[in-house]
Amino acid sequence: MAGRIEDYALIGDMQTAALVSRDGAVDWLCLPRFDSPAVFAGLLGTDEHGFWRIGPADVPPAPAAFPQVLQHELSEFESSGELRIPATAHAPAVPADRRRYRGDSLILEQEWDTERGSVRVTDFMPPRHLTEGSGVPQMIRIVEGLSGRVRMRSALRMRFSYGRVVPWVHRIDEPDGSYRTVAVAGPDSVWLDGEAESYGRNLTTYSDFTIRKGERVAFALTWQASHLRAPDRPDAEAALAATEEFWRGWVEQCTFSGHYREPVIRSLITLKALTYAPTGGIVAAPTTSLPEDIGGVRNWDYRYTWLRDAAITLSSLLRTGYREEARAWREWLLRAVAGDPENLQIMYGIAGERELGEMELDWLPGYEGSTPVRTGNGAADQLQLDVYGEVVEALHLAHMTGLARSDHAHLLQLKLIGYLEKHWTEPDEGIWEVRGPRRHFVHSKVMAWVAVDRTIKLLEGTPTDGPIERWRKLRDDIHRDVCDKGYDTERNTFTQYYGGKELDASLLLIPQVGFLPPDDKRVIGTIEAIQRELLTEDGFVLRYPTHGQDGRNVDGLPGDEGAFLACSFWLADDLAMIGRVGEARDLFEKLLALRNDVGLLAEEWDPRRKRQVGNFPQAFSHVPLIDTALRLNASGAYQER
Ligand SMILES: OC[C@H]1O[C@H](O[C@H]2O[C@H](CO)[C@@H](O)[C@H](O)[C@H]2O)[C@H](O)[C@@H](O)[C@@H]1O
Repeated sequence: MAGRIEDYALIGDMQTAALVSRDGAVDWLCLPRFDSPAVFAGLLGTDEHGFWRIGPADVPPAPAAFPQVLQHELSEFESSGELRIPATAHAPAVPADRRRYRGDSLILEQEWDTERGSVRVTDFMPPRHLTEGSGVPQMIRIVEGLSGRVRMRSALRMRFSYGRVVPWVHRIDEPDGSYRTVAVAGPDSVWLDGEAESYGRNLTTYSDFTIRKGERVAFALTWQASHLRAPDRPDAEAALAATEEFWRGWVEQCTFSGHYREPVIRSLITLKALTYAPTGGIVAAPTTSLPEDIGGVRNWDYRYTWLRDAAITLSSLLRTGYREEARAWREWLLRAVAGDPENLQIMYGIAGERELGEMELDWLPGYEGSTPVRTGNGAADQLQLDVYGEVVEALHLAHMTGLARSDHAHLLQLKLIGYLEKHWTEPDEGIWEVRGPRRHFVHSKVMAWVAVDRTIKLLEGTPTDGPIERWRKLRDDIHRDVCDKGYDTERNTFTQYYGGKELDASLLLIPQVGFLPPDDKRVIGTIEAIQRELLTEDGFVLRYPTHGQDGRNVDGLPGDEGAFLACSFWLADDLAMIGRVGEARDLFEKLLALRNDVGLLAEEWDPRRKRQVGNFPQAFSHVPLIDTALRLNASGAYQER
């Protein structure tokens, strides 16, 4: 059974990623890519849908307040004499006493103290260019005795195709007397190499062993296309050293130094982990269907590259000194968007695929009963005019921060404006990808203005042909249209869409993108209106009221959702911009406190249940965390401290 979303830590190799629970269970892993079917889908179901837990078998006595599920498993243990591991327990789900990433890396260390001693499990996925042979995905788990003698159990249940397919698991004896365990089904094979004996029972592969102080026992899981020869056995210790070195070298390139270094670096590492190294595409999150509303239907697949999310990710990476990722993403963009900008999609697969048809996996019961579990994403076919602004802004920033000029990128930018010129007056689905009717969303028009504005600046600064006078007029037309139709003079606030009364937290971006100056009374009025109407009781920000004034949900979906973390960071930004720096800092620090113990954020925060909700970890939350930290550092927020 999956834990809370914040119980998970991320490991990954920049082609896929896994979520490891605090109890030592890997409950989510898609192989070989982020968007491949999961081999461990316990996160969205039960242990029956696949997991790999390594943890102590010598469990401590259950404290009175132990969660029920753990009580159940513990009760199956004999309490006197030599412990015997019961056939029915896959592995006791005991939360680690401590966990952390090893320094500035994506190598996870979890530690347990038991009555017989202490043990550490180190989990990581070596970046593929470091793996031996053909660069196949590997997950390595090293068990290390810290004190005493601790009995351990590894329980591995592979279920291919998101928990639906039980693979054929068999043992292959090697000439040197050792053996490997391989699971095969259809196109996939997954190889287990362990330094402890393993055996199969109940369609699960177990290893029971005792670890003494100073000993290390490694396990490795390697994926290989099933028609290819067996992958090489990994050298776990060499892979650990190389992985640590990789992350150290990557973090060293960061140019940021200042307050909040730790959350900024952890966010940058997380964004890097969400980058698909072979193509430069960036996933919005490595998961699907972690609910925005626990028990509800707001469950989406985020394992794709949204132009919006990727563009803002790039902006954060560029601002902190990471040029290579920006260059790679620009190349990805040019390939993905190649052809007619009339056919631009708002999102693509990580290699630029266009077909992202939405499906429901009806055999999965969903995270805490949140169904349907979806793969694919129907938003791919939507019209979202803001995307043009975000993409052009990222290209502009790349240009301004000295990324080598790309004629192809300039040409694309001009073509995108040519498209916008014809279509900016149309209603769209907007930044929130509503599934209700299209509307004239104010944020979409503001971002159309951004696209035109940045392109005019490009034309002013570089000798490139383009109808600059016509586009200056276009820029003025859009600005006037928004101010006339998207601003409610009576309430002194911009509104969610033309003619509407609702507010929308995306309006907080108006001063940040330079549409109006921060001291404009309409900007201040909008910030104050959002504070009045869109704050949760604990002071975080909703995207918009899900229940519109006409009683219908503007997003076309049943149910509710939590506070949207990106919007809450945007409010902190705006407060800093209008001089309310102390309030900005307080809100930012409250947001930092929502991160889990290893620094990760999901998409949303449920103020009622006091827990993270939505896909995890989410680029769209970590990007504004970085941006707000940078802004607060630049705003002089620390001079008075
Ligand atoms: O709210 C309904 C929509 O929710 C998802 O979209 C959200 O995630 C995207 C990726 O981070 C983000 O770009 C967008 O702004 C968010 O609203 C989902 O992907 C959509 O299919 C769904 O309609």
